[in-house]
Amino acid sequence: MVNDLILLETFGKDEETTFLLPRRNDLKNDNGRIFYGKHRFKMLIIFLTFAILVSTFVISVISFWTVNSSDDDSPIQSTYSIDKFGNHSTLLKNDNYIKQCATIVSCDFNDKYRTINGTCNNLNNPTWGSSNTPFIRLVGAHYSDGISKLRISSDGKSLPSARKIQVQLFLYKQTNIPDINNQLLMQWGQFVAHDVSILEIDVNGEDCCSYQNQLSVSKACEAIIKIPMDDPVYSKYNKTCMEFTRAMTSINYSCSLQSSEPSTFMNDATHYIDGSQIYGSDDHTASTLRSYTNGKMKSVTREDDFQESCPYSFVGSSSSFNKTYSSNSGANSNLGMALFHDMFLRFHNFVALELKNAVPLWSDETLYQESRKIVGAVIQHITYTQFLPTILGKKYTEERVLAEDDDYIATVNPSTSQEFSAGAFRVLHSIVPAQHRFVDSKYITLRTINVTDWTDCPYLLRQGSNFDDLLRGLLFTEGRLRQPSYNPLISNLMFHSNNLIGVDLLSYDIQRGRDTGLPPYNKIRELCGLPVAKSFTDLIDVMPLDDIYDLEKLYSSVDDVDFLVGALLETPETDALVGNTSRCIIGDFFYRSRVGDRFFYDGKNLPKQFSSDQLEIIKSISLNHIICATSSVDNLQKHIFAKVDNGWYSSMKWTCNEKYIIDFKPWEKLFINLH
Ligand code: HEM
Ligand SMILES: [Ca+2]
Repeated sequence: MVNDLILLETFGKDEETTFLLPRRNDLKNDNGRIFYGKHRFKMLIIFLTFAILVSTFVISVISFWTVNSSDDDSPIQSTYSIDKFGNHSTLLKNDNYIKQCATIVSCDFNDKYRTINGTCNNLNNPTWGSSNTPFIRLVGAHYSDGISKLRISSDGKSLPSARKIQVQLFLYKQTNIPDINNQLLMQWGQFVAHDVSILEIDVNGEDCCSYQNQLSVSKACEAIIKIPMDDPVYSKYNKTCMEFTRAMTSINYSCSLQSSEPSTFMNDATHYIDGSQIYGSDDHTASTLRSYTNGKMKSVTREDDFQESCPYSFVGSSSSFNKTYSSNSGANSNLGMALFHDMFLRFHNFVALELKNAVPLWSDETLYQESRKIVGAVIQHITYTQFLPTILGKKYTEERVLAEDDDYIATVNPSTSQEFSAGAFRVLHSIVPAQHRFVDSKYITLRTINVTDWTDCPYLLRQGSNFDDLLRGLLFTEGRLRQPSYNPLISNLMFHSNNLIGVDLLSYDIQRGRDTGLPPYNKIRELCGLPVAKSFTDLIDVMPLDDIYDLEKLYSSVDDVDFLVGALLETPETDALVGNTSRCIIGDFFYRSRVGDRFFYDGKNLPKQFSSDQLEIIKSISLNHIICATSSVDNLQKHIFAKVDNGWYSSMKWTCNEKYIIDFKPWEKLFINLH
């Protein structure tokens, strides 16, 4: 069925080049079925393949040599109007929640380590950024009743259905031009997303679609997504309703704010980038994940190669991670994510062992905390120096997000914003590829899997050499080019079971924006310093005319356009993967997350996290080092998120022993400073 839904073209025998795309005409043919078009236009394909290979060669050579150079002179857009201290007038800090419902915490001012739940990072506002506190809003909530009912059009009617928007604006806009980045880039993005944002959904087992024609429905079921009758995919299944449940609000967390206040949504994760997706965001979870021996995390070790993985339990014929393992941080969400959780579990335990060797008398507690501190620091370092420059552009990241003069600023609220979590960062769902490859050490593709076939089912990772093979697949397969649309599988088959039709992630994302009361696109333009669009044609400053026409057909006013919809249609900024408004919201979050974090790894103020020689080591650690420490993958390109071609350039890569060994000597000096 999956392959009925998508057109899958494999170009020649080139293992590197698998494309997935729906064709508008194919999708719309007589009986609506889609078919393989493998042998059509054979000569044209051979010619195109040749042209792509030649241009990939040229682009890869150029990017290999230029990607690490710093002479980037793309102009910075002067549109970032959020006060760089995060203090712009509209920033809503959810003070009412803090006053009425936040737990009272007492802090040990001398504590060297972050708390597990993120409290006591900011000593004046000890609950800022801690788990189970609200997302902050950069712009006030937008609901039709001012409290929780979904936003409506300016003409008083309902907004267009999220699925209708998907079909008319995005589904057919797939392009299969290979990206210069690899699939690992996407996976790092999701890993960081789960560190800083976990919005709990009100899943109560109700079949919301069965109530769709009833007058009163439960609150959780208020926002089901209407599917148009002529939907190119769902109509074949006679589906006119997509299940969707609303996110939990502070009320679900026993905090009823004033009845006149708009819904407040809670973040289950610590808002800081601190590895909470690995360690948990509350003391109970954290303690169930620890082995309490030599600072290590609990793991299962395979008998044949002694490789570790996260604890998991078998359910029927498959398995999922033991429910106690990061169950709310999305570890099971897809196979790539499960791989990252195994990788970081191994990395933590690797660091703990190295520290134990460096300082043999350290206790389990000190080894755990010091290892956790190093792992968290490395995640921050990779995010700010390897990931963000690729997503936001090098110059923008350096000048806006990493502005040198700003160190820790206690008045900056580090909390994840609703606009980031339910909007801007989800723009990167567009780089999620439809398929992953398993690649062996000779770079031969052993297997290709659909990304939607392995949700909540990571057992495949635990078989044979699959961990290394999938990792090689992520490293050496081109990523999905950033484009307005999401891939056809996550657009139709998310959470499908038994090969049946699933849900549409793009519809979900649009609807989640409405559910959480995100401001419409025009408000974010204003926030980010773009002129407020008075008519649709004013959007020409950031998006193509064709898309503007399509928007006009869907929405009755330019003021109604959903934030995510506008953000996806924006042309990416120079050197960036995202457009103007999403770059501004993502940049704002990562700026605040750095200067608002008292424990940021290279903060110059107190408490200093590392001695200067330790910091030098931390700053030399890249994702390459982590891969080398945790897998059998050797030979890595310097720019870890770049797609390089293995056949031709293996000499341009370094082996783990040549380049990527971590030196723990600076920790040995601590021998005298025992706990
Ligand atoms: C295979 C890859 C991925 C899959 C299958 C996936 C799937 C999902 C799903 C199902 C949701 C919840 C939707 C809802 O009900 O509102 C979600 C949320 C989210 N995703 Fe992804 N995603 C992937 C990759 C990414 C990437 C690459 C990023 C960003 C770089 C990202 C950022 C987010 C964010 C910020 C949220 C909101 C999280 C929360 O607050 O709970 N995701 N994703
Ligand atoms: Ca966190």
